[in-house]
Amino acid sequence: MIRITVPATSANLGIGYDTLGMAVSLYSHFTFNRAETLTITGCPEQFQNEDNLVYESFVNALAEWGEETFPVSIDISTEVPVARGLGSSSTCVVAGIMGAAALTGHTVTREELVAIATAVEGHPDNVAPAILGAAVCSFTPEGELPRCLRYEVSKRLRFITIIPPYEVHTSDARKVVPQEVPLSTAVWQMGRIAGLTRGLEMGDLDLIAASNDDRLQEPYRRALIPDYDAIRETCLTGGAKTMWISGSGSTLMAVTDDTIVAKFLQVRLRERFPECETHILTCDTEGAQIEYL
Ligand SMILES: Nc1ncnc2c1ncn2[C@@H]1O[C@H](COP(=O)(O)OP(=O)(O)OP(=O)(O)O)[C@@H](O)[C@H]1O
Ligand SMILES: N[C@@H](CCO)C(=O)O
Repeated sequence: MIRITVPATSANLGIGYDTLGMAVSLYSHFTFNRAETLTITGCPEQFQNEDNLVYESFVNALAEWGEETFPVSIDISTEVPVARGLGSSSTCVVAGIMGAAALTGHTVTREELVAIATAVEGHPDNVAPAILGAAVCSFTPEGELPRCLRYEVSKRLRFITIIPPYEVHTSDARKVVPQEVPLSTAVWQMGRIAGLTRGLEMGDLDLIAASNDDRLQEPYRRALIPDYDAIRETCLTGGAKTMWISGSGSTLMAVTDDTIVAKFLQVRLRERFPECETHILTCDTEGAQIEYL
C-alpha cells in the first residue's frame, strides 16, 4: 500500500494573484492499492466515482506516460475542507499523479510533478507549494514549463486560519475579478509582491502588513464572504498584524509572530464565530511526501 501526504496551501497570499502560494501545516492523506474494481472511500459520496479528481489525475498521469489505466482502491483522509480556499483540489491532483507513479514504478521529480499538476489545475500557485513546501512564486515562460522560486518562511510566523462554514468555488470567485487593470494597479502590485516574499523570509511583520494591500482580487472577493469585515476587525484588534483571503476564499488567514497572541485570538474568534473552524498553522517546509506501507 502507498500513502501520499499533501499539505494544504494558501494561494495568492493576498497580493500575489495566481503567482504566490504557501504550504501550511494541515494535511490530506491518500492511500492507493491495486484492486479488482475502482473503489473510493473517505470523501463525500458525490466524489465516490470515476469523476473523482484524485482518480482523474491518476488516469491523466498514466496517459501522460503511455500506461494503460487499471482499477485501484483509493482512501482519502483529509483535514483540508473542500472549496474553502485551502487548495483541496491541489491535494487531490498531486496525490493522483504520485499514486500513478508509485503503482507503476515511475520515478517523478518534484519538477515534473509541478508541470503535470499545473496542466491539470490550470495555474501553479497551489500545486507548486503543495509539492515543494514553503512559499513559492511561480510563473510559466511562453512555451516552457513552470518556473518556481521557493522562499523559506520564518519559523516565527503563525497563520491564524478561519474557515467559514460556507463554500466559495474558485470558478465563481474568478468571475468577479476584473480582467483588465490600469498600469498604476500593476505597478502597485509588483513592489508589494517582492515586499511580501522578503517579509515572509525575514519574519518581518511590518513589511508583510505593508505589502499585503491587494488591488486585484480582494476588494471584489470580500463580498463573497459575508463574515469578512467582522472577522477582519476581530483579527486586527485582537493582535494580528494583517489578514488575507486564502486562495479564492472563504477561508481568511491572519498573521502574527507571537504564539500567545495567536492563542488569544483563536479563543476570541471561536467565541465570536462559533460556526467557523479555526487553526493556528505554520508554514509546511517539506511539501508532498510518499510512504510505502
Ligand atoms: N476529498 C475530495 N475528493 C474528491 N474531490 C475533491 C476532494 N476535495 C476537493 N475535491 C475537488 O476539488 C473541488 C474544490 O476545488 P476548488 O478549487 O473550488 O477549491 P479549493 O481547492 O478547496 O480552494 P482554492 O483553490 O481556492 O485554494 C471540489 O469541487 C472537488 O471537485
Ligand atoms: N489563484 C487562484 C487560487 C484559487 O485556486 C485564485 O485566486 O483564483
